[in-house]
Amino acid sequence: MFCRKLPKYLVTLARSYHRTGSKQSLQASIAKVPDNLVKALAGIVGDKNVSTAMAVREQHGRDESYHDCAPPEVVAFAESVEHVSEVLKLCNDAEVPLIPFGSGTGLEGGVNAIRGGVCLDVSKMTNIISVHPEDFDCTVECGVTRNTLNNYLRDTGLWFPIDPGADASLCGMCATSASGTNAVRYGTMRENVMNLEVVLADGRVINTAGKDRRTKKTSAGYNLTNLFVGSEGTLGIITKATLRLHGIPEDTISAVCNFQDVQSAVDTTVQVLQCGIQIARIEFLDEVSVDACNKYSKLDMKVAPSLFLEFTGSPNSLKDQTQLVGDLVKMNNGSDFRWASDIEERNHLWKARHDILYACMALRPGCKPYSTDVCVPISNLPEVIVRSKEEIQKAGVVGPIVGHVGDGNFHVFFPVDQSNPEEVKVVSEVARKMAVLALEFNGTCTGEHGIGMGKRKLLEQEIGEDGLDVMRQIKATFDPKGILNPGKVFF
Ligand SMILES: Cc1cc2c(cc1C)N(C[C@H](O)[C@H](O)[C@H](O)COP(=O)(O)OP(=O)(O)OC[C@H]1O[C@@H](n3cnc4c(N)ncnc43)[C@H](O)[C@@H]1O)c1[nH]c(=O)[nH]c(=O)c1N2
Ligand SMILES: CC(C)C(=O)C(=O)O
Ligand SMILES: [Mn+2]
Repeated sequence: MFCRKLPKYLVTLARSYHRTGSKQSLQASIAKVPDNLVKALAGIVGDKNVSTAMAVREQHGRDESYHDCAPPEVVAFAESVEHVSEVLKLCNDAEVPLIPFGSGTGLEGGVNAIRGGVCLDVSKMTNIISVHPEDFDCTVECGVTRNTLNNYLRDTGLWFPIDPGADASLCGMCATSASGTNAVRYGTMRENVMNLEVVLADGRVINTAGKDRRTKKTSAGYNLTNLFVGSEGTLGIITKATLRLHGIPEDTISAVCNFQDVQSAVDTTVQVLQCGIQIARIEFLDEVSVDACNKYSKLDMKVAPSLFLEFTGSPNSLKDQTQLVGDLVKMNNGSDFRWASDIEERNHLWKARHDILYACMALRPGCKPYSTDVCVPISNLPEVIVRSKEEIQKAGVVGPIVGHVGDGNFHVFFPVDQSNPEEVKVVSEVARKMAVLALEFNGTCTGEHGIGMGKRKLLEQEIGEDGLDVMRQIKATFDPKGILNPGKVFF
Protein backbone atom coordinates (compact mmCIF):
# COMPACT_ATOMS: atom_id res chain seq x y z
CA MET A 1 0.00 0.00 0.00
CA PHE A 2 1.03 3.55 -0.57
CA CYS A 3 2.67 5.16 2.45
CA ARG A 4 1.29 8.67 2.76
CA LYS A 5 3.87 9.90 5.26
CA LEU A 6 7.23 10.21 3.60
CA PRO A 7 10.32 8.75 5.32
CA LYS A 8 12.25 11.46 7.14
CA TYR A 9 15.42 11.04 5.07
CA LEU A 10 13.44 11.63 1.87
CA VAL A 11 11.99 14.83 3.24
CA THR A 12 15.51 15.99 4.19
CA LEU A 13 16.76 15.14 0.72
CA ALA A 14 13.93 17.05 -0.84
CA ARG A 15 14.66 20.10 1.30
CA SER A 16 18.34 20.11 0.41
CA TYR A 17 17.29 19.70 -3.22
CA HIS A 18 15.43 22.98 -2.97
CA ARG A 19 18.22 24.80 -1.18
CA THR A 20 21.07 23.74 -3.45
CA GLY A 21 22.29 26.43 -5.78
CA SER A 22 24.49 24.89 -8.46
CA LYS A 23 23.16 22.67 -11.19
CA GLN A 24 25.60 19.95 -10.23
CA SER A 25 24.59 19.75 -6.58
CA LEU A 26 20.96 19.95 -7.62
CA GLN A 27 21.41 16.94 -9.85
CA ALA A 28 23.34 15.11 -7.17
CA SER A 29 20.47 15.37 -4.72
CA ILE A 30 17.87 14.53 -7.36
CA ALA A 31 19.80 11.43 -8.30
CA LYS A 32 19.21 9.95 -4.83
CA VAL A 33 15.51 10.66 -4.78
CA PRO A 34 14.09 8.25 -7.35
CA ASP A 35 14.55 4.88 -5.61
CA ASN A 36 12.46 5.92 -2.67
CA LEU A 37 10.11 8.18 -4.48
CA VAL A 38 9.57 5.59 -7.18
CA LYS A 39 8.57 3.05 -4.56
CA ALA A 40 6.09 5.43 -3.03
CA LEU A 41 4.75 6.37 -6.47
CA ALA A 42 4.36 2.72 -7.43
CA GLY A 43 2.40 2.28 -4.21
CA ILE A 44 -0.08 4.81 -5.54
CA VAL A 45 -0.38 4.19 -9.27
CA GLY A 46 0.92 0.61 -9.49
CA ASP A 47 4.28 -0.72 -10.76
CA LYS A 48 3.21 -0.71 -14.41
CA ASN A 49 2.48 3.00 -14.20
CA VAL A 50 5.90 4.18 -13.05
CA SER A 51 9.01 4.39 -15.19
CA THR A 52 12.57 5.55 -14.74
CA ALA A 53 13.66 4.28 -18.17
CA MET A 54 15.63 6.98 -20.00
CA ALA A 55 13.60 6.54 -23.20
CA VAL A 56 10.36 7.25 -21.33
CA ARG A 57 11.89 10.14 -19.40
CA GLU A 58 13.21 11.71 -22.61
CA GLN A 59 9.85 11.29 -24.29
CA HIS A 60 8.33 13.29 -21.44
CA GLY A 61 11.07 15.91 -21.12
CA ARG A 62 10.23 17.83 -24.25
CA ASP A 63 7.37 19.05 -26.39
CA GLU A 64 7.26 19.98 -30.08
CA SER A 65 9.36 23.12 -29.63
CA TYR A 66 13.06 23.88 -30.07
CA HIS A 67 13.74 23.86 -26.31
CA ASP A 68 16.36 21.31 -25.22
CA CYS A 69 14.98 18.13 -23.70
CA ALA A 70 14.97 18.23 -19.88
CA PRO A 71 13.91 14.76 -18.74
CA PRO A 72 12.14 14.29 -15.42
CA GLU A 73 13.62 11.84 -12.92
CA VAL A 74 10.55 9.64 -12.96
CA VAL A 75 7.41 9.37 -15.06
CA ALA A 76 4.17 8.27 -13.39
CA PHE A 77 0.93 7.57 -15.26
CA ALA A 78 -2.28 8.44 -13.41
CA GLU A 79 -5.48 6.51 -14.09
CA SER A 80 -7.85 8.38 -11.78
CA VAL A 81 -8.32 11.62 -9.91
CA GLU A 82 -7.49 9.70 -6.71
CA HIS A 83 -4.10 8.79 -8.22
CA VAL A 84 -3.49 12.44 -9.11
CA SER A 85 -4.45 13.58 -5.63
CA GLU A 86 -2.22 11.03 -3.85
CA VAL A 87 0.76 11.72 -6.11
CA LEU A 88 0.40 15.43 -5.45
CA LYS A 89 0.28 14.90 -1.68
CA LEU A 90 3.41 12.79 -1.93
CA CYS A 91 5.35 15.32 -4.00
CA ASN A 92 4.11 18.24 -1.93
CA ASP A 93 5.21 16.58 1.32
CA ALA A 94 8.61 15.79 -0.19
CA GLU A 95 8.83 19.18 -1.93
CA VAL A 96 9.65 17.47 -5.21
CA PRO A 97 8.70 19.20 -8.49
CA LEU A 98 5.75 17.75 -10.36
CA ILE A 99 5.12 18.46 -14.02
CA PRO A 100 1.76 17.60 -15.60
CA PHE A 101 1.94 16.04 -19.07
CA GLY A 102 -1.05 15.97 -21.46
CA SER A 103 0.01 14.96 -24.94
CA GLY A 104 3.28 16.86 -25.28
CA THR A 105 2.26 18.96 -28.30
CA GLY A 106 2.97 22.31 -26.61
CA LEU A 107 5.32 24.83 -28.18
CA GLU A 108 6.87 26.66 -25.23
CA GLY A 109 8.69 23.89 -23.36
CA GLY A 110 5.82 23.60 -20.87
CA VAL A 111 6.52 19.95 -20.00
CA ASN A 112 10.32 20.18 -19.87
CA ALA A 113 11.45 19.18 -16.37
CA ILE A 114 13.94 22.00 -15.99
CA ARG A 115 14.20 21.38 -12.24
CA GLY A 116 13.95 17.60 -12.39
CA GLY A 117 11.24 15.87 -10.39
CA VAL A 118 8.25 13.76 -11.34
CA CYS A 119 6.31 13.98 -14.58
CA LEU A 120 2.67 13.03 -14.10
CA ASP A 121 1.27 11.82 -17.42
CA VAL A 122 -2.54 12.01 -17.42
CA SER A 123 -3.12 10.66 -20.93
CA LYS A 124 -4.61 7.40 -19.60
CA MET A 125 -7.60 9.23 -18.12
CA THR A 126 -9.76 9.02 -21.22
CA ASN A 127 -13.39 8.78 -20.09
CA ILE A 128 -15.99 10.93 -21.77
CA ILE A 129 -18.10 11.35 -18.68
CA SER A 130 -21.26 12.98 -20.04
CA VAL A 131 -22.69 14.65 -23.12
CA HIS A 132 -25.80 16.82 -22.84
CA PRO A 133 -26.75 17.53 -26.46
CA GLU A 134 -29.83 19.50 -25.46
CA ASP A 135 -27.67 21.82 -23.31
CA PHE A 136 -24.71 21.93 -25.73
CA ASP A 137 -22.14 20.74 -23.20
CA CYS A 138 -20.03 17.75 -22.25
CA THR A 139 -17.64 16.70 -19.48
CA VAL A 140 -14.41 14.85 -20.22
CA GLU A 141 -11.45 13.49 -18.31
CA CYS A 142 -8.10 15.13 -18.86
CA GLY A 143 -6.62 12.61 -21.31
CA VAL A 144 -9.42 12.87 -23.89
CA THR A 145 -8.13 14.50 -27.06
CA ARG A 146 -10.16 16.84 -29.24
CA ASN A 147 -10.31 14.37 -32.18
CA THR A 148 -11.53 11.59 -29.86
CA LEU A 149 -14.26 13.87 -28.54
CA ASN A 150 -15.32 14.99 -32.00
CA ASN A 151 -15.45 11.39 -33.29
CA TYR A 152 -17.58 10.47 -30.28
CA LEU A 153 -19.93 13.41 -30.94
CA ARG A 154 -20.34 12.74 -34.64
CA ASP A 155 -23.91 11.36 -34.47
CA THR A 156 -25.16 14.16 -32.24
CA GLY A 157 -24.73 16.92 -34.85
CA LEU A 158 -22.49 18.73 -32.37
CA TRP A 159 -18.76 19.38 -32.17
CA PHE A 160 -16.10 21.02 -30.07
CA PRO A 161 -14.58 23.51 -32.52
CA ILE A 162 -11.42 24.71 -30.77
CA ASP A 163 -8.75 23.45 -33.07
CA PRO A 164 -5.04 23.82 -32.43
CA GLY A 165 -4.19 21.56 -35.37
CA ALA A 166 -2.44 19.00 -33.19
CA ASP A 167 -4.61 16.30 -31.58
CA ALA A 168 -3.92 17.72 -28.12
CA SER A 169 -5.52 16.63 -24.85
CA LEU A 170 -8.49 18.85 -24.00
CA CYS A 171 -7.17 19.63 -20.50
CA GLY A 172 -3.72 20.41 -21.96
CA MET A 173 -5.61 22.82 -24.20
CA CYS A 174 -7.24 24.32 -21.09
CA ALA A 175 -3.81 24.58 -19.46
CA THR A 176 -2.36 26.57 -22.38
CA SER A 177 -5.54 28.45 -23.30
CA ALA A 178 -5.24 27.08 -26.81
CA SER A 179 -7.16 28.22 -29.85
CA GLY A 180 -6.33 27.96 -33.57
CA THR A 181 -8.05 28.44 -36.90
CA ASN A 182 -11.64 28.44 -35.58
CA ALA A 183 -11.17 31.10 -32.91
CA VAL A 184 -12.40 33.91 -35.15
CA ARG A 185 -15.85 32.25 -35.10
CA TYR A 186 -15.97 30.30 -31.80
CA GLY A 187 -13.47 32.00 -29.48
CA THR A 188 -10.67 30.29 -27.56
CA MET A 189 -10.60 27.79 -24.69
CA ARG A 190 -11.35 30.70 -22.36
CA GLU A 191 -14.82 31.20 -23.87
CA ASN A 192 -15.55 27.47 -24.13
CA VAL A 193 -14.78 26.06 -20.69
CA MET A 194 -17.63 26.07 -18.17
CA ASN A 195 -16.13 24.19 -15.23
CA LEU A 196 -12.93 22.37 -14.29
CA GLU A 197 -12.08 19.72 -11.75
CA VAL A 198 -8.65 20.59 -10.43
CA VAL A 199 -6.32 18.84 -7.99
CA LEU A 200 -4.38 21.37 -5.94
CA ALA A 201 -0.77 21.01 -4.85
CA ASP A 202 -1.78 19.63 -1.44
CA GLY A 203 -4.05 17.01 -3.01
CA ARG A 204 -7.41 18.75 -2.44
CA VAL A 205 -9.87 18.40 -5.31
CA ILE A 206 -11.96 21.42 -6.30
CA ASN A 207 -14.50 22.22 -9.01
CA THR A 208 -13.86 25.73 -10.20
CA ALA A 209 -17.56 26.53 -10.76
CA GLY A 210 -18.88 24.17 -8.07
CA LYS A 211 -19.51 20.44 -8.36
CA ASP A 212 -21.64 19.44 -11.36
CA ARG A 213 -22.39 23.07 -12.34
CA ARG A 214 -22.61 23.56 -16.09
CA THR A 215 -24.38 26.83 -16.71
CA LYS A 216 -23.88 29.11 -19.66
CA LYS A 217 -23.32 32.03 -17.33
CA THR A 218 -22.49 32.64 -13.70
CA SER A 219 -21.81 35.62 -11.46
CA ALA A 220 -20.97 33.47 -8.44
CA GLY A 221 -17.76 34.87 -6.99
CA TYR A 222 -14.35 34.94 -8.58
CA ASN A 223 -13.82 33.30 -11.96
CA LEU A 224 -11.67 30.38 -10.82
CA THR A 225 -12.32 28.55 -14.07
CA ASN A 226 -10.50 31.14 -16.11
CA LEU A 227 -7.74 31.39 -13.54
CA PHE A 228 -6.83 27.80 -14.38
CA VAL A 229 -7.28 28.26 -18.14
CA GLY A 230 -3.79 29.26 -19.26
CA SER A 231 -2.13 28.37 -15.93
CA GLU A 232 0.25 25.93 -17.68
CA GLY A 233 0.33 23.35 -14.90
CA THR A 234 1.63 25.87 -12.33
CA LEU A 235 -1.49 26.14 -10.14
CA GLY A 236 -3.02 22.67 -10.15
CA ILE A 237 -3.70 19.62 -12.29
CA ILE A 238 -6.86 19.77 -14.34
CA THR A 239 -8.50 16.35 -14.21
CA LYS A 240 -11.88 17.09 -15.80
CA ALA A 241 -13.30 19.80 -18.04
CA THR A 242 -16.88 20.75 -18.79
CA LEU A 243 -16.91 22.22 -22.28
CA ARG A 244 -19.35 24.07 -24.51
CA LEU A 245 -20.42 22.31 -27.69
CA HIS A 246 -21.67 23.85 -30.93
CA GLY A 247 -23.88 22.70 -33.80
CA ILE A 248 -22.08 21.40 -36.89
CA PRO A 249 -22.79 24.01 -39.61
CA GLU A 250 -25.30 23.16 -42.30
CA ASP A 251 -23.01 23.96 -45.22
CA THR A 252 -19.34 24.82 -45.68
CA ILE A 253 -17.27 26.32 -48.49
CA SER A 254 -13.55 27.00 -48.43
CA ALA A 255 -11.52 29.22 -50.70
CA VAL A 256 -8.00 30.43 -51.37
CA CYS A 257 -7.05 33.73 -52.95
CA ASN A 258 -3.81 35.64 -53.30
CA PHE A 259 -2.59 39.21 -53.21
CA GLN A 260 0.22 41.37 -54.51
CA ASP A 261 1.52 42.12 -51.03
CA VAL A 262 1.11 41.34 -47.35
CA GLN A 263 -0.60 44.67 -46.68
CA SER A 264 -3.45 43.99 -49.16
CA ALA A 265 -4.13 40.52 -47.72
CA VAL A 266 -4.25 41.81 -44.17
CA ASP A 267 -6.28 44.89 -45.15
CA THR A 268 -8.85 42.54 -46.71
CA THR A 269 -9.05 40.57 -43.44
CA VAL A 270 -9.58 43.72 -41.40
CA GLN A 271 -12.33 44.89 -43.77
CA VAL A 272 -14.08 41.48 -43.68
CA LEU A 273 -14.26 41.72 -39.89
CA GLN A 274 -15.19 45.38 -39.84
CA CYS A 275 -18.13 44.59 -42.18
CA GLY A 276 -19.39 42.16 -39.51
CA ILE A 277 -19.15 39.09 -41.79
CA GLN A 278 -19.39 35.94 -39.63
CA ILE A 279 -16.49 34.20 -41.33
CA ALA A 280 -15.65 30.71 -40.01
CA ARG A 281 -11.91 30.85 -40.70
CA ILE A 282 -9.57 33.40 -42.22
CA GLU A 283 -5.90 32.46 -42.27
CA PHE A 284 -2.98 34.31 -43.78
CA LEU A 285 0.10 32.71 -45.36
CA ASP A 286 2.94 34.79 -46.75
CA GLU A 287 4.71 33.71 -49.94
CA VAL A 288 7.38 31.76 -48.01
CA SER A 289 4.71 29.70 -46.24
CA VAL A 290 2.76 29.13 -49.45
CA ASP A 291 5.91 27.81 -51.09
CA ALA A 292 6.55 25.51 -48.10
CA CYS A 293 2.94 24.34 -48.20
CA ASN A 294 3.04 23.61 -51.94
CA LYS A 295 6.16 21.50 -51.53
CA TYR A 296 5.10 19.62 -48.41
CA SER A 297 1.40 19.10 -49.13
CA LYS A 298 1.59 18.75 -52.91
CA LEU A 299 -0.49 21.83 -53.69
CA ASP A 300 -0.05 24.18 -56.63
CA MET A 301 -1.02 27.55 -55.18
CA LYS A 302 0.45 30.71 -56.66
CA VAL A 303 3.48 31.66 -54.56
CA ALA A 304 2.16 34.96 -53.17
CA PRO A 305 0.70 36.29 -49.93
CA SER A 306 -2.57 34.39 -49.58
CA LEU A 307 -5.72 33.99 -47.55
CA PHE A 308 -7.33 30.64 -46.73
CA LEU A 309 -11.02 31.27 -46.05
CA GLU A 310 -13.94 29.22 -44.80
CA PHE A 311 -17.60 30.15 -44.85
CA THR A 312 -20.34 28.25 -43.03
CA GLY A 313 -24.11 28.55 -42.69
CA SER A 314 -27.27 28.08 -44.71
CA PRO A 315 -26.99 28.16 -48.53
CA ASN A 316 -28.46 31.69 -48.58
CA SER A 317 -26.10 33.08 -46.00
CA LEU A 318 -23.15 31.42 -47.77
CA LYS A 319 -24.14 33.20 -50.98
CA ASP A 320 -24.23 36.59 -49.22
CA GLN A 321 -20.96 36.07 -47.36
CA THR A 322 -18.98 34.82 -50.34
CA GLN A 323 -20.23 37.63 -52.57
CA LEU A 324 -19.28 40.32 -50.07
CA VAL A 325 -15.87 38.83 -49.35
CA GLY A 326 -15.28 38.36 -53.10
CA ASP A 327 -15.92 42.08 -53.59
CA LEU A 328 -13.50 43.02 -50.81
CA VAL A 329 -10.80 40.76 -52.26
CA LYS A 330 -11.24 42.42 -55.67
CA MET A 331 -11.13 45.87 -54.10
CA ASN A 332 -7.71 44.99 -52.68
CA ASN A 333 -6.51 43.65 -56.03
CA GLY A 334 -6.69 40.06 -54.86
CA SER A 335 -7.03 37.35 -57.49
CA ASP A 336 -7.14 33.64 -58.28
CA PHE A 337 -10.10 32.89 -56.05
CA ARG A 338 -10.22 29.09 -55.92
CA TRP A 339 -13.23 27.47 -54.33
CA ALA A 340 -13.24 24.14 -52.56
CA SER A 341 -16.77 22.97 -51.83
CA ASP A 342 -16.43 19.19 -51.81
CA ILE A 343 -15.29 17.69 -48.57
CA GLU A 344 -12.15 15.99 -49.89
CA GLU A 345 -10.81 19.15 -51.44
CA ARG A 346 -11.60 21.15 -48.30
CA ASN A 347 -9.99 18.60 -46.04
CA HIS A 348 -6.86 18.59 -48.18
CA LEU A 349 -6.63 22.36 -47.98
CA TRP A 350 -7.06 22.53 -44.22
CA LYS A 351 -4.79 19.55 -43.62
CA ALA A 352 -2.15 21.49 -45.55
CA ARG A 353 -2.78 24.50 -43.32
CA HIS A 354 -2.52 22.39 -40.17
CA ASP A 355 0.68 20.74 -41.41
CA ILE A 356 2.30 24.12 -41.97
CA LEU A 357 4.65 23.77 -38.99
CA TYR A 358 6.08 20.59 -40.50
CA ALA A 359 6.07 22.15 -43.99
CA CYS A 360 8.16 25.06 -42.68
CA MET A 361 10.57 22.69 -40.92
CA ALA A 362 10.95 20.73 -44.17
CA LEU A 363 12.44 23.92 -45.70
CA ARG A 364 15.51 23.14 -43.57
CA PRO A 365 15.60 19.44 -42.72
CA GLY A 366 16.90 18.65 -39.23
CA CYS A 367 15.81 22.00 -37.80
CA LYS A 368 13.37 22.51 -34.91
CA PRO A 369 10.56 25.09 -34.84
CA TYR A 370 11.10 28.37 -33.06
CA SER A 371 7.60 29.82 -33.11
CA THR A 372 6.50 33.36 -32.40
CA ASP A 373 2.90 33.99 -31.38
CA VAL A 374 2.14 37.70 -31.09
CA CYS A 375 -1.41 39.03 -31.15
CA VAL A 376 -2.48 42.66 -31.61
CA PRO A 377 -5.74 44.58 -32.03
CA ILE A 378 -6.89 43.89 -35.57
CA SER A 379 -6.49 47.50 -36.75
CA ASN A 380 -2.77 47.37 -35.83
CA LEU A 381 -2.18 44.06 -37.58
CA PRO A 382 -1.12 45.26 -41.06
CA GLU A 383 1.65 47.48 -39.68
CA VAL A 384 2.92 44.88 -37.20
CA ILE A 385 3.09 42.12 -39.85
CA VAL A 386 4.79 44.36 -42.40
CA ARG A 387 7.37 45.57 -39.86
CA SER A 388 7.96 42.03 -38.58
CA LYS A 389 8.65 40.89 -42.13
CA GLU A 390 11.20 43.69 -42.48
CA GLU A 391 12.97 42.47 -39.31
CA ILE A 392 13.09 38.91 -40.67
CA GLN A 393 14.54 40.11 -43.96
CA LYS A 394 17.10 42.34 -42.21
CA ALA A 395 18.30 39.39 -40.14
CA GLY A 396 18.62 37.25 -43.28
CA VAL A 397 16.86 34.21 -41.76
CA VAL A 398 14.15 31.92 -43.11
CA GLY A 399 10.95 33.11 -41.43
CA PRO A 400 7.63 31.99 -42.94
CA ILE A 401 4.64 33.96 -41.61
CA VAL A 402 1.32 32.27 -40.90
CA GLY A 403 -1.52 33.96 -39.15
CA HIS A 404 -4.89 33.53 -37.54
CA VAL A 405 -5.30 37.03 -38.85
CA GLY A 406 -8.98 37.23 -37.97
CA ASP A 407 -7.88 37.32 -34.33
CA GLY A 408 -4.91 39.67 -34.90
CA ASN A 409 -2.67 36.66 -34.12
CA PHE A 410 0.22 35.44 -36.28
CA HIS A 411 3.28 33.20 -36.08
CA VAL A 412 6.68 33.07 -37.65
CA PHE A 413 7.92 29.48 -37.74
CA PHE A 414 11.69 29.86 -37.84
CA PRO A 415 13.33 26.53 -38.66
CA VAL A 416 16.32 26.72 -36.32
CA ASP A 417 19.44 24.60 -36.13
CA GLN A 418 19.67 23.95 -32.38
CA SER A 419 23.31 22.95 -32.66
CA ASN A 420 24.24 26.41 -33.92
CA PRO A 421 24.14 28.86 -30.96
CA GLU A 422 24.80 31.88 -33.19
CA GLU A 423 21.75 31.04 -35.30
CA VAL A 424 19.58 30.49 -32.22
CA LYS A 425 20.74 33.90 -30.94
CA VAL A 426 19.87 35.69 -34.19
CA VAL A 427 16.44 34.08 -34.37
CA SER A 428 15.74 34.77 -30.67
CA GLU A 429 16.58 38.41 -31.21
CA VAL A 430 14.19 38.77 -34.18
CA ALA A 431 11.48 37.02 -32.13
CA ARG A 432 12.12 39.33 -29.18
CA LYS A 433 11.93 42.43 -31.39
CA MET A 434 8.65 41.19 -32.86
CA ALA A 435 7.19 40.68 -29.39
CA VAL A 436 8.31 44.12 -28.23
CA LEU A 437 6.79 45.61 -31.38
CA ALA A 438 3.50 43.85 -30.63
CA LEU A 439 3.57 45.19 -27.07
CA GLU A 440 4.08 48.71 -28.45
CA PHE A 441 0.99 48.17 -30.58
CA ASN A 442 -1.23 47.23 -27.58
CA GLY A 443 -0.68 43.51 -28.16
CA THR A 444 0.51 40.42 -26.33
CA CYS A 445 3.64 38.26 -26.75
CA THR A 446 1.45 35.15 -26.90
CA GLY A 447 -2.02 34.77 -28.32
CA GLU A 448 -2.31 31.00 -27.85
CA HIS A 449 0.91 29.07 -27.15
CA GLY A 450 1.53 30.35 -23.62
CA ILE A 451 4.59 31.61 -21.74
CA GLY A 452 6.28 28.30 -20.83
CA MET A 453 10.06 28.77 -20.66
CA GLY A 454 10.51 30.96 -23.70
CA LYS A 455 8.50 34.08 -22.90
CA ARG A 456 9.06 34.58 -19.16
CA LYS A 457 10.97 37.85 -19.60
CA LEU A 458 8.40 39.17 -22.03
CA LEU A 459 5.61 38.46 -19.53
CA GLU A 460 7.09 40.99 -17.14
CA GLN A 461 7.23 43.61 -19.89
CA GLU A 462 3.66 42.85 -20.84
CA ILE A 463 2.04 42.72 -17.40
CA GLY A 464 4.32 45.09 -15.49
CA GLU A 465 6.07 44.55 -12.17
CA ASP A 466 2.99 44.96 -9.97
CA GLY A 467 0.88 42.74 -12.19
CA LEU A 468 3.55 40.07 -12.07
CA ASP A 469 3.74 40.37 -8.26
CA VAL A 470 0.02 39.66 -8.05
CA MET A 471 0.51 36.61 -10.28
CA ARG A 472 3.29 35.41 -7.97
CA GLN A 473 1.01 35.88 -4.94
CA ILE A 474 -1.69 33.81 -6.65
CA LYS A 475 0.91 31.12 -7.37
CA ALA A 476 2.02 31.15 -3.71
CA THR A 477 -1.59 30.78 -2.53
CA PHE A 478 -2.23 27.71 -4.67
CA ASP A 479 1.23 26.19 -4.47
CA PRO A 480 3.05 27.50 -1.38
CA LYS A 481 5.97 25.06 -1.76
CA GLY A 482 6.41 25.85 -5.46
CA ILE A 483 6.30 22.21 -6.58
CA LEU A 484 3.97 22.63 -9.57
CA ASN A 485 5.85 22.94 -12.85
CA PRO A 486 8.55 25.20 -11.37
CA GLY A 487 10.37 27.56 -13.69
CA LYS A 488 7.41 27.97 -16.03
CA VAL A 489 5.58 31.26 -16.55
CA PHE A 490 7.92 32.89 -13.97
CA PHE A 491 11.65 32.51 -13.39
C1 LIG B 1 1.48 20.92 -35.39
C2 LIG B 1 1.03 21.75 -34.23
C3 LIG B 1 0.12 22.78 -34.43
C4 LIG B 1 -0.30 23.55 -33.35
C5 LIG B 1 0.16 23.28 -32.05
C6 LIG B 1 1.07 22.24 -31.85
C7 LIG B 1 1.52 21.49 -32.91
C8 LIG B 1 2.50 20.39 -32.65
N1 LIG B 1 -0.32 24.06 -30.99
C9 LIG B 1 0.18 23.86 -29.63
C10 LIG B 1 -0.49 22.76 -28.77
O1 LIG B 1 -1.26 21.89 -29.49
C11 LIG B 1 -1.23 23.34 -27.61
O2 LIG B 1 -0.38 24.07 -26.78
C12 LIG B 1 -1.99 22.30 -26.74
O3 LIG B 1 -2.92 23.03 -26.03
C13 LIG B 1 -1.12 21.50 -25.77
O4 LIG B 1 -1.86 20.40 -25.28
P1 LIG B 1 -1.12 19.09 -24.77
O5 LIG B 1 -2.12 18.15 -24.24
O6 LIG B 1 -0.21 18.55 -25.81
O7 LIG B 1 -0.28 19.71 -23.57
P2 LIG B 1 1.25 19.44 -23.18
O8 LIG B 1 1.36 18.07 -22.65
O9 LIG B 1 2.17 19.83 -24.27
O10 LIG B 1 1.39 20.49 -21.97
C14 LIG B 1 1.32 21.86 -22.21
C15 LIG B 1 1.33 22.60 -20.86
O11 LIG B 1 0.14 22.33 -20.14
C16 LIG B 1 0.41 21.63 -18.92
N2 LIG B 1 -0.62 20.60 -18.80
C17 LIG B 1 -0.90 19.61 -19.67
N3 LIG B 1 -1.95 18.89 -19.23
C18 LIG B 1 -2.34 19.45 -18.07
C19 LIG B 1 -3.37 19.17 -17.14
N4 LIG B 1 -4.23 18.17 -17.31
N5 LIG B 1 -3.49 19.97 -16.04
C20 LIG B 1 -2.64 21.00 -15.83
N6 LIG B 1 -1.64 21.30 -16.67
C21 LIG B 1 -1.50 20.54 -17.78
C22 LIG B 1 1.82 21.10 -19.06
O12 LIG B 1 2.47 20.99 -17.82
C23 LIG B 1 2.46 22.18 -19.94
O13 LIG B 1 2.85 23.27 -19.17
C24 LIG B 1 -1.25 25.05 -31.22
N7 LIG B 1 -1.80 25.73 -30.18
C25 LIG B 1 -2.74 26.68 -30.42
O14 LIG B 1 -3.26 27.26 -29.47
N8 LIG B 1 -3.10 26.99 -31.69
C26 LIG B 1 -2.60 26.37 -32.77
O15 LIG B 1 -2.92 26.71 -33.89
C27 LIG B 1 -1.65 25.32 -32.54
N9 LIG B 1 -1.17 24.58 -33.58
C1 LIG C 1 1.78 25.25 -36.05
C2 LIG C 1 1.29 25.86 -34.86
C3 LIG C 1 2.37 26.25 -33.95
C4 LIG C 1 0.25 26.92 -34.96
O1 LIG C 1 0.01 27.61 -34.01
C5 LIG C 1 -0.51 27.11 -36.19
O2 LIG C 1 -0.39 26.37 -37.18
O3 LIG C 1 -1.27 28.07 -36.23
MN1 LIG D 1 -1.54 29.00 -34.30
